[in-house]
Amino acid sequence: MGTFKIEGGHQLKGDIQPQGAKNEALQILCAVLLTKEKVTIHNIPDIRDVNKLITILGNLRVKIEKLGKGSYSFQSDDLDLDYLESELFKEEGSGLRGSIMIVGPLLGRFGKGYIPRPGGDKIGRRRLDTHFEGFIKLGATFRYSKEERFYGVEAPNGLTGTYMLLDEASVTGTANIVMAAVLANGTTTIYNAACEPYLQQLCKMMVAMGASIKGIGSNLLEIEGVEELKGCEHTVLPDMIEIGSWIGLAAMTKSEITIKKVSWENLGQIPQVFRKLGITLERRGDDIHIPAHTNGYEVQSFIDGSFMTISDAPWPGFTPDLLSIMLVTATQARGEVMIHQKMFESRLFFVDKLIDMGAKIILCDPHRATVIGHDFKSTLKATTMTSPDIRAGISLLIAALSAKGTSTIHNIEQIDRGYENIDERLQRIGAKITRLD
Ligand SMILES: CC(=O)N[C@H]1[C@@H](OP(=O)(O)OP(=O)(O)OC[C@H]2O[C@@H](n3ccc(=O)[nH]c3=O)[C@H](O)[C@@H]2O)O[C@H](CO)[C@@H](O)[C@@H]1O
Ligand SMILES: C=C(OP(=O)(O)O)C(=O)O
Repeated sequence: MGTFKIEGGHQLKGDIQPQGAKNEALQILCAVLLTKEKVTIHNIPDIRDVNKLITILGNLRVKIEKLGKGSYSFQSDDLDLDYLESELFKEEGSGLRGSIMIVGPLLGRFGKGYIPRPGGDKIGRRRLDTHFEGFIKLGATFRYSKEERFYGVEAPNGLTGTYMLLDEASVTGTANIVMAAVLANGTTTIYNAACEPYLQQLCKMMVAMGASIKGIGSNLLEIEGVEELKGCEHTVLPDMIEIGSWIGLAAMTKSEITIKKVSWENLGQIPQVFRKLGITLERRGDDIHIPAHTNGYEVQSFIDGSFMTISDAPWPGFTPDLLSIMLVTATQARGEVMIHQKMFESRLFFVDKLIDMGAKIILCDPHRATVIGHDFKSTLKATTMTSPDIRAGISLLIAALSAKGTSTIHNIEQIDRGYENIDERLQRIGAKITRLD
């Protein structure tokens, strides 16, 4: 279990370049399985989950070439599908959430796809019904072994396009179904589709490969199946969750930070939700400049004067992956805010660690926490903690950087799942953070 030692209470200063988006990269990497031709991808983040998926692709005998930092080519022209039935795959496939998305492209192209119950954050129930109901609608047969926790779908005679209304706008579920449908016979219509920038990017990539997809960016996708897809070149967007993490970090440490090349048009509600906490964000070209919040930041109220609530919703709503970061940032705001995590039922439990550090938080129930900001009149106190999931982990790290004294965070593998080389990048803007093995 890796550990960070963090000496808090220092102002940071400088520019930070966001990495490529974890959740987009996981989709895009799975899409390389859709064609026998070469696919070149740029801006792939060097993070644990992505590297695990690249290992899985390598074991499926995808030819992988590293072309430079973050750039790779992949060619899936001679796959070893027997790997899918191996013990090694059961171990590797269950190591991350994103591995579930190899099923759709394999089912679409080869008529079969298998996956062990995938890993990912333990942040509440994370069911896969939407994925498999979608495949079944496309004509696949489904089996699940409870003992082995192993899922399989097969369609030896190919898939057939159809209309489907998803039971929920699942991000990885939509990606999986679209990747199967692009190679199905006929037209597939998916209503209540998720439409995050991750999915928009995936769909644009598949269009560049020769797929026919209408409605990109909306919750109604219409896909005309094609015989086969060709190679393409694709660049992953900057990681909006990392961008949000740096905004929270800047505010909490009263630091002046510029986040470079953020792709503003793909940030959705993120800037406006941070503004609800009273944080100043300046748009400078495609950068976000956050001035030092020397006089703190004040929670805004709604037009009718009612209590500020920040909650998640499927895109274009506010992403659930930033709520833990909003919560920690609110602990130093002037005013009170309710954080309502609607999607996941175990994602707010990490607040006990912040309470230990002196934050004023009332956990109302598993989904809602009320934060009463200190307005910097009292700083958080350093402590020793363990990172329970990726976003709680980064939130605790932000808390530690703002706290008085030296904190220790264990289980930093959770943070490394999604943040590239985070210690060195933070050191470059002045953070006192050391990685201990
Ligand atoms: C690898 C990856 O891309 N992971 C992301 C993906 O996970 P993932 O694709 O696994 O998450 P889903 O979109 O399937 O659903 C997440 C949770 O939200 C609930 N739900 C979902 C849709 C909905 O309309 N209502 C609702 O309540 C689901 O029941 C589930 O508990 O999307 C999540 C939701 O944005 C993010 O937290 C994860 O970072
Ligand atoms: C929940 C997350 O990731 P995963 O779905 O991979 O567990 C996340 O990125 O915040």
